[in-house]
Amino acid sequence: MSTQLSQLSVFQPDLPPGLEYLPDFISAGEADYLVHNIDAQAWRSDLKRRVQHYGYRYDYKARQASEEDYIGRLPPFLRGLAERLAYAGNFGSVPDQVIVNEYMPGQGISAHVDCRPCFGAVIASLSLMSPCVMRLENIKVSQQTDLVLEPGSLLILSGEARHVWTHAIPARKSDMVKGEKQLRSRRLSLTFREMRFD
Ligand SMILES: O=C(O)CCC(=O)C(=O)O
Ligand SMILES: [Fe+2]
Repeated sequence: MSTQLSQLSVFQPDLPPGLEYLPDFISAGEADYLVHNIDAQAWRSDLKRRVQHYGYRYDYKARQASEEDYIGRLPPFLRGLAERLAYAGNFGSVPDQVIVNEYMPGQGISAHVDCRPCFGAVIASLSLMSPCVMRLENIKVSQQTDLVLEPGSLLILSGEARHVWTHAIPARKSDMVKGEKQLRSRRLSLTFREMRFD
């Protein structure tokens, strides 16, 4: 992919600086291929949260990374996408860690900033299957905003959006989107990051 990602991003004035939202980053065919491969790796899933780790094992509440958490190269179905993200100019190198989160209706992820010492300057999450609302909140001043994450979209967090804002997915069964109630269904997200061990 040669297009600069920033040329494709949607402008929404209340979004944090450093956030880019790219709808339709992948095609429906690519999305099906990813879901199929993720489902084939169900044995990896942590039974309670249904999280899959690739590259390095990592818990989103941990505060440091260890090289001992290495669990092998990214599998081919993720490597191509990781390379595409790197070549599109958003990462310093090819991301070497991916977490797949599964959310059934009613499930979410609490507000957090991805571990600063563990990961590099850029975080990218691809959304699959169900749309949902992400809540972003500034930790320095009282400011928050909601962003609808549509299937096939890519969210890139860097700068302030990465470091000064938390992100969360409220645990609920539906979202209000443009004044309309939208029921959630199963959602998968793939979060790409570069590990840091300093
Ligand atoms: O599911 C998402 O879109 C976000 C996941 C996330 O924030 C994380 O794994 O750190
Ligand atoms: Fe996160």
